[in-house]
Amino acid sequence: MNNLSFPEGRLLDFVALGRACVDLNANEIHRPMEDTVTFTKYVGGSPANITIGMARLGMRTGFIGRVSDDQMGRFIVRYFERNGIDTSGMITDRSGSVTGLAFTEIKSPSDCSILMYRDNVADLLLEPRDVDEAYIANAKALLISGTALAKSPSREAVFVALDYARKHGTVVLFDLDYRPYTWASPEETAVYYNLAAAQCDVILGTREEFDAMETFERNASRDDAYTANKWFGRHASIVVIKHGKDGSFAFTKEGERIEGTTFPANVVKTFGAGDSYAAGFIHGLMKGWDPARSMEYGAAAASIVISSHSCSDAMPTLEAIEDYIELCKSGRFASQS
Ligand SMILES: Nc1ncnc2c1ncn2[C@@H]1O[C@H](COP(=O)(O)OP(=O)(O)O)[C@@H](O)[C@H]1O
Ligand SMILES: O=C(O)C[C@@H](O)[C@H](O)C(=O)COP(=O)(O)O
Repeated sequence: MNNLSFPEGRLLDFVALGRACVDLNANEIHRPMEDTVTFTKYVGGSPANITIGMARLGMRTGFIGRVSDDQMGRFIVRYFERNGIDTSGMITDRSGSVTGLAFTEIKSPSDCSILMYRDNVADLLLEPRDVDEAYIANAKALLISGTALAKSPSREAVFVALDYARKHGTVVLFDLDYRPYTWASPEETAVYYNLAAAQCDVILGTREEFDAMETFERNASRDDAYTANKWFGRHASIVVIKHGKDGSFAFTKEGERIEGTTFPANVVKTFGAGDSYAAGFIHGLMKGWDPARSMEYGAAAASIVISSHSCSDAMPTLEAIEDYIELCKSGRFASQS
């Protein structure tokens, strides 16, 4: 059990708002990008990845966002449709905008980076009027992603969506998804992240992402409990702070501190961990599981995705997560390192 109450009788379980983009992941791994010649194209963008993860886990999902009026935009919408994600909340932007591209460099399993091309991207052009109140009222949960707060009009669209969600009792999940290059200044980041977080029921982020929210605070020791407790006086019931391969901690409004386990992985690349963790974890919460079990599924999903080439296409099914947990717990996991 957990302390969230997801409303019954809704058409969709989970709706995400934000960017649906394209990842171009280097095929020739263990090389700098300067020397990389071929890339494989996948749907990407943190909220898109999480939605795909939720769909793989059997949830009824939908997406709110703008995509470009070109081959890339159509690629994203078609991929969503093939994965059973409702696209009726998606808008094709006809202003000449483009799809954000994330080129990934995989120099080694621990030395990975992302080169983003995000000028004039369709996702940040989401308008408040694009957000349909009835769509949010008909979902059990809404996920917002921090990058959508970086610029207007997408920023205002997020706040409109948050208002609708609070009005209709839709549970709000916030993945901080902080990408520094999207923001004008650390102060701007902290202000908008804090305004949004105050409206959310579940907040998920890495330690570094929470640091970016604490520009105006005294948390020099970067204390997770301090970070989490701030939000329990607002709407939050659960705050999760992730620490890469060292695991994660969940804090609850009732004062619990739960340490999340991690699973071994034959790591291909490190990105995608957070998005798969979010899908596994949120799925657990929506099933009514306690945070510890939800975190276990998140961590197993993350190990599966970082052992694969893509973020979105590698999102596991429930059966794959359960098999992976069983494999690791039985001591049969074969490390290739
Ligand atoms: N190298 C790793 N080995 C095993 N699990 C990992 C590894 N890196 C990340 N994870 C898992 O993924 C979760 C989220 O990873 P993290 O790197 O903190 O998020 P993000 O991708 O958002 O930066 C971690 O809590 C952990 O369970
Ligand atoms: O979020 C993006 O725009 C790029 C993602 O698709 C990407 O592959 C990635 O960085 C995943 O993020 P993470 O799960 O936080 O590592």
